[in-house]
Amino acid sequence: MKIVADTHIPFLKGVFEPFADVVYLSGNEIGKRDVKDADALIVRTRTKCNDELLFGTKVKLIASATIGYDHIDIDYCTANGISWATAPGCNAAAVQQWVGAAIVKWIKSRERNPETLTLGVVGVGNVGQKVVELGRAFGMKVICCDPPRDEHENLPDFLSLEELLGIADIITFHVPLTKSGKYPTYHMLNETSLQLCKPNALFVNSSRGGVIDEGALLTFLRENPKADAAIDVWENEPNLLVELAKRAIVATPHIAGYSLEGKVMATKMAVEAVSRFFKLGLVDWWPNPNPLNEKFTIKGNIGLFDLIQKTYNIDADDIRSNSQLFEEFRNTYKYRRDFSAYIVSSCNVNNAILKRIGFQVL
Ligand SMILES: NC(=O)c1ccc[n+]([C@@H]2O[C@H](COP(=O)([O-])OP(=O)(O)OC[C@H]3O[C@@H](n4cnc5c(N)ncnc54)[C@H](O)[C@@H]3O)[C@@H](O)[C@H]2O)c1
Ligand SMILES: O=C(O)[C@H](O)[C@H](O)COP(=O)(O)O
Repeated sequence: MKIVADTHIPFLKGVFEPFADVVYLSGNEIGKRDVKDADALIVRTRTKCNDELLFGTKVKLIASATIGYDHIDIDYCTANGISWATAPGCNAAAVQQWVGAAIVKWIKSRERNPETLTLGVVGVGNVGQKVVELGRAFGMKVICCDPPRDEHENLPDFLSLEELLGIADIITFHVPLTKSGKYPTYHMLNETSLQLCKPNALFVNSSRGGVIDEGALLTFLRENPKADAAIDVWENEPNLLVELAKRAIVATPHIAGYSLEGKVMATKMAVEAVSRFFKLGLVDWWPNPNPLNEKFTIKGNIGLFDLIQKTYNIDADDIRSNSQLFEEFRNTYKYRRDFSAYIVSSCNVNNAILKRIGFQVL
């Protein structure tokens, strides 16, 4: 058996060597010659799994250690009998932390009162639901838009995108990137839909670059000096729209999901998917030693904003001054710990609220 794996998936090396020949390559370097005789691929967002890569190979399974899967051509895989697996929810808490840190930075710099603000969450899946809890913890009014869920679950409080854009002070996107189907998300924030938005809104994108028309957003920001943007994902990664990055209040290189918890869970889910498929017996696998066993204590008289900033200094991930290092920054990232790694005591926030957004409470 042969497995080709992305060398930047942490904790993977050594796991499958007892069962297979394992070749590690940079995700964007994995090519047809490497995968021709491979049975399985273990990838991240950097490997485009399409006919160009897969045609004529013997690949039977693609396991992606990521939530998003717009890098996998699902139709091609289905038509050609290639199974695929992702890691749903693996780094949702990390994205929640990134969104929290971005919003706190904006509120402090624009001197806004959270209790007067409405948070609009577009896409209410694993990440969106955590962001809803965050908004409530901040004391904001939270409104939601998720037509696919609404259609199946009949959620009377959910709004259309147009309604949400007209009301929200903060608009945050947590949708997959889709170009077809009933509810495509490609450029869902565009020149037309931006006209519905408040001139002092904050636009937050940690989903996928193509969800927002970057040029249209830049024009809106130029025309509305009180509007802001916090952007982690870019349409042409690793290149970013430099003018948009410079105008944004937060510009990071697609690291919103990069917590140690998120990475361990992503690898765990990929390992178990490969093991299930090839019946290798790696059930409830964890890295050994498990780095998540280390926890941290935060004690003292601080409020929620300072608490979030203590767990994550989002300015340290700013890529504006050296955007050419986008991919290197990601590949050498020191994974941060998300809220679940922190045991909080005696701080000025209600324990139930802290628990709801993932902190441990003493
Ligand atoms: N920046 C990062 O590091 C990072 C990390 C994790 C995930 N992501 C991105 O975030 C996306 C969301 O992650 P998730 O775990 O919440 O996924 P999810 O599948 O759990 O939830 C996505 C939600 O979006 C909804 N949706 C689909 N089309 C929609 C539309 N047109 N309008 C409104 N809602 C729509 C779905 O119904 C679903 O509820 C992923 O697909 C991935 O692209 C980015
Ligand atoms: O979809 C996801 O899970 C995220 O976008 C993820 O954080 C991307 O990570 P990478 O492909 O760099 O591992």
